[in-house]
Amino acid sequence: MSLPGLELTQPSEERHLASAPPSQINLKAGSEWRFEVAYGHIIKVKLLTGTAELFGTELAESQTYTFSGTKAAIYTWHGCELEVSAADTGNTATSDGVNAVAGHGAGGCQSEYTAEETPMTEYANLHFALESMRQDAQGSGKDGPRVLLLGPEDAGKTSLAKILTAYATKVGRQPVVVNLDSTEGMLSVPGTLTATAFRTMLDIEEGWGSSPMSGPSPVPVKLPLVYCYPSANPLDAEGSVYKPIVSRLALSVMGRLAEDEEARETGIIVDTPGILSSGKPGSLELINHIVTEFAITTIVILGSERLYSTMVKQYDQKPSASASATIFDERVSVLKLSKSGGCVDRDETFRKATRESQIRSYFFGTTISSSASAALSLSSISSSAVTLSPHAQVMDFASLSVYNYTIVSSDDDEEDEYDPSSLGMSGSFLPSGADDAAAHNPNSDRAAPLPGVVGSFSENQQTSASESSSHVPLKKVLPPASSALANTLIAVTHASTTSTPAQVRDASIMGFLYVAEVDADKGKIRVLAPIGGRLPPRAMIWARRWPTEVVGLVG
Ligand SMILES: Nc1ncnc2c1ncn2[C@@H]1O[C@H](COP(=O)(O)OP(=O)(O)OP(=O)(O)O)[C@@H](O)[C@H]1O
Repeated sequence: MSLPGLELTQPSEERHLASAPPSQINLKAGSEWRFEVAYGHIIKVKLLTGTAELFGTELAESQTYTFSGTKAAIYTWHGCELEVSAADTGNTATSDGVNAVAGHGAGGCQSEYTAEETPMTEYANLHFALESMRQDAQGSGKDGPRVLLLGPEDAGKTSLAKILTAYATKVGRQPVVVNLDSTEGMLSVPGTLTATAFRTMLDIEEGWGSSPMSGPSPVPVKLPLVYCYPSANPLDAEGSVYKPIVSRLALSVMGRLAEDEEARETGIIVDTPGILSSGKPGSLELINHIVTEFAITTIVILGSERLYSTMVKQYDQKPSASASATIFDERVSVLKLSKSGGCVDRDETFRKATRESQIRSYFFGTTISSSASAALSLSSISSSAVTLSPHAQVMDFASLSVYNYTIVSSDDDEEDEYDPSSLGMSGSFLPSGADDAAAHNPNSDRAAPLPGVVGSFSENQQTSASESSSHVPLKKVLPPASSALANTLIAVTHASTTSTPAQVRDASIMGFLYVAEVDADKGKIRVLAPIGGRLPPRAMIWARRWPTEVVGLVG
């Protein structure tokens, strides 16, 4: 029994929020509502009147959208009225037992405000400029624009990529979106580089949307092409692992464009990690590699004058790397766009929670924490939340063909398994029988042939070329099963178990396993897999370094 008056002096915030009436937010034309919701707390947003969009994707009227662990903005071109309230979860504890941080803003947002100054007109103008390039491409047979987004961390690159993608799909285009930021997965877990052809709208709640492995969804699913890069830093080992994977991805993307007329006319949007724009040694070389491989025509810089000036000097009005650049006099243009004042610096805790949520949703289907989703009637509250049941199975570690990158990360101090000889001058990790001299070839990680001529370039040719000339820091993980495998991800590649390290590196990813438990004595590991049945015999890459441990995925 509660003492009279006690609640008045010490109000429970949760009870206060649950009973708080929904807030109404009126947005004037050209303004946006920026909000931040912590992980573990859920808000509901409904568009009452007018039109509004979240990073370019339109909200449907009267539909309730739920957000958790989100920092975003809802923009309106013509004015609108929103209703915001807290979802009554009955329990605001996250799955790892931490109390949810419900803030004092509308619906329990940690922060929320209306902003009248936004760069949305600039972003829309960029979209229209790209559209006119696409129309040119349609008429003349040249390729559509290939856009590269550069800028420091939290400059709004991914948000701009979403806006440009959403606007392009809205007018019936089919952009191929490439994510080169391994710290954040796009339709995949972190530690991957992906390319996805977008034919349909993005998902308001999920960001990019969901891929088929995430189960049924009201928003059509997208099928990403995934490559494994299990490190947060593309500059690791001087980019010698990142570059060939980017080349492989570019080769696949250019192959797709060569076959798909609509994708070719629409072009590519490439999102990059902030570290490339940091001016660190080797970063300009990586940018150059990307510009060449994807035959970039438009470089967009957000939030860095210095990088803008460097890029203008290096690329502006220079011919693009496309094979048809001379025929069509195709030149690179370098643009500077304003960084949105709404961009939020995400601290490491938030980024870690985002990564964990991406991994959790890969296996369990919903980004809303399990305790919250259990308390919610998801079907009535969230339009796209789906619960999945991954399959657990015990495997004999000795029967698996698991590889591990031996590269040194500059962010990584504990290099217990680091073998300096693996980094350059020894052929110890070469595919067996590979020419020793090839390991010393300074050009071993040069870009693959320029895109544009890749249509006829077969996968086998590419693989054998890189095989004979590259030094691949991939080492087979031999039994006994290390306890370090617990709580990490293993990527199952499409490469056979007899593949060489270069083939394993260059192979696309079939799916991921999560190692729930290691029994070193019996040599067994218990894994979660998104699908049931026997795992096909394929080479695997152990994501030991990135996205590091995900403790508590399985209770
Ligand atoms: N106008 C805005 N209002 C509110 N939040 C925003 C706005 N634009 C971007 N954000 C948020 O700011 C954060 C950083 O933006 P974004 O992810 O687009 O940056 P980025 O440059 O891709 O960062 P990184 O390179 O570190 O991945 C994200 O959480 C994003 O949702």
